[in-house]
Amino acid sequence: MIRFENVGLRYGMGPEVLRDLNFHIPARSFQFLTGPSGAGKTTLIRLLFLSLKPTRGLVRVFGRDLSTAPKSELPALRRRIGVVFQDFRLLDHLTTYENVALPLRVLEREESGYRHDVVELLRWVGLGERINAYPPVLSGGEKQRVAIARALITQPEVLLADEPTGNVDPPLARRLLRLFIELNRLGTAVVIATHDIGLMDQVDARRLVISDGRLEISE
Ligand SMILES: Nc1ncnc2c1ncn2[C@@H]1O[C@H](COP(=O)(O)OP(=O)(O)OP(=O)(O)O)[C@@H](O)[C@H]1O
Repeated sequence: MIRFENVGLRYGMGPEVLRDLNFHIPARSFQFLTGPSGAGKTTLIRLLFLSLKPTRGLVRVFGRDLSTAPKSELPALRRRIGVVFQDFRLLDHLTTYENVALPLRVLEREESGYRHDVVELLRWVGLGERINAYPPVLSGGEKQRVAIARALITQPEVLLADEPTGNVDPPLARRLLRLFIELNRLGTAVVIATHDIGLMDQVDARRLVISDGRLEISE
């Protein structure tokens, strides 16, 4: 579904942060992306979300070669990928419900067609009671789940999550992990960036390990 061949990335004139990346994210797969702090996990998530362009190599997304795809095609490709950023990026002046519904509003969908789905999804992530709350009054774990729900509302084929358990206590981390596993069981490919070994040990999943800018895969 997403394939990298000999991909390298540098910021500006800096050194190559990532080099010679060769891997594939298959449909319906589940993997962790790991490595020490500063190794390049967030950078790789941004490459996978098409918000960064590689400085060399080939990225193919849903069969399209990014280097030849016109810029106008990027939003449609990106819509097939859900992402949960480390800092959530919620809008403080919108309620939980409105934050999650935002991607659908952007697509100009009718609210009557999606209201039920948004409420159902909020219940699924355990926020049924927080539908009308605003982000500033939510806990870190609640914000995390709003961000997850917003990433999922458009039913993406791939979900990328950057340190999704970084701000939550171990029981909630386990609960979020169960949510990702359930999502994967329903057919979504999942990529979780984390350096939490305890979290990774709970699932028998492929690990993409970045170290010294290169990626090793342990099955
Ligand atoms: N916008 C940027 N401009 C220049 N250098 C950057 C930029 N973003 C990241 N870097 C550098 O790229 C390298 C990888 O950073 P990245 O944030 O991808 O690592 P990470 O593995 O996600 O780290 P952490 O686990 O601490 O979040 C670091 O050396 C960082 O300083």
